[in-house]
Amino acid sequence: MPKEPDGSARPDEPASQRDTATQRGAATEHASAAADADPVISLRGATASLGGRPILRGVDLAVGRGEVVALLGANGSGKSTAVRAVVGQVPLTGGELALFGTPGRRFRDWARVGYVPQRTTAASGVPATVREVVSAGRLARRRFGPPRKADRAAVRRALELVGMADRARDPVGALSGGQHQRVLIARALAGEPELLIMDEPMAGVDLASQEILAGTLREQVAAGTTVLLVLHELGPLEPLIDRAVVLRDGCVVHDGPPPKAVGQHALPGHDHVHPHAAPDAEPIRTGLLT
Ligand SMILES: Nc1ncnc2c1ncn2[C@@H]1O[C@H](COP(=O)(O)OP(=O)(O)OP(=O)(O)O)[C@@H](O)[C@H]1O
Repeated sequence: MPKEPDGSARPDEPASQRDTATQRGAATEHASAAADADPVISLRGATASLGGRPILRGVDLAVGRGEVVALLGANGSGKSTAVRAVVGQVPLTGGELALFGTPGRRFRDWARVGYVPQRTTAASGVPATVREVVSAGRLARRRFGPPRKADRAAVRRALELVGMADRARDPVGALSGGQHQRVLIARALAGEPELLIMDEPMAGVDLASQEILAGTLREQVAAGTTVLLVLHELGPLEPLIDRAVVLRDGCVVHDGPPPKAVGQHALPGHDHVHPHAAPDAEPIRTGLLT
């Protein structure tokens, strides 16, 4: 059925076809309203193992459209494994994953997802320029055709957002760790994702650059991007965080408001009152991030 770009039926169609088109338009609207109501990320009872050892032990994690959720927890609690499961890099041994309402095993729309992995030095051996690495983040949108004007503009804008436009021609091997991290973030932003998943984006990034990245993220959030961040402490991102999910030993021990002054709470041995405890109940001390 021919449609105008806005999805409405063309006026030269027979009335019966127009009716069908209108009905179909309404159905599409319903479908998209239903899709909007679905969490962008839904992990339910997720279990996963690495090297034969159970790492995720029944994780429930839902991130709604436009939400900014921080995934917190001590070293080894399973944060990276959880986000790698979300992006399909770690298979679930049990439970369910859905992205944008589609079961993980059927999800193919990866252009909607930007992922910044935990920092590695692997890319520094790659003989590519900063612009080439960032352009790679645009491939899914380009569908492997040649870059168009919009693609080049998105790459340029992503480089500007992380303050690396003046380094576009430099080899990535010549960058510092923090600069490299900013390039990886630009790579994810170049795809203009609806869902941005970042694993410790501030690790190894100096304070000035952290502020730049926080500003970048603020813009993304204002534009409606859904964000899941693995963090050790909220730092300059704190004002952006809607909700915190804390893992310990592969289980969720907190899902609610971000723990206050998490920087101090992150110190080993610091206890935290569980937010779901009834007001008159004996406080449950979880030691959230330890
Ligand atoms: N490829 C692997 N093979 C076996 N075990 C692994 C592998 N990758 C991670 N692990 C183990 O899984 C556990 C969870 O690791 P994960 O990286 O998810 O934790 P994390 O919470 O992200 O930690 P950190 O804060 O240190 O990044 C750790 O005990 C780790 O040793």
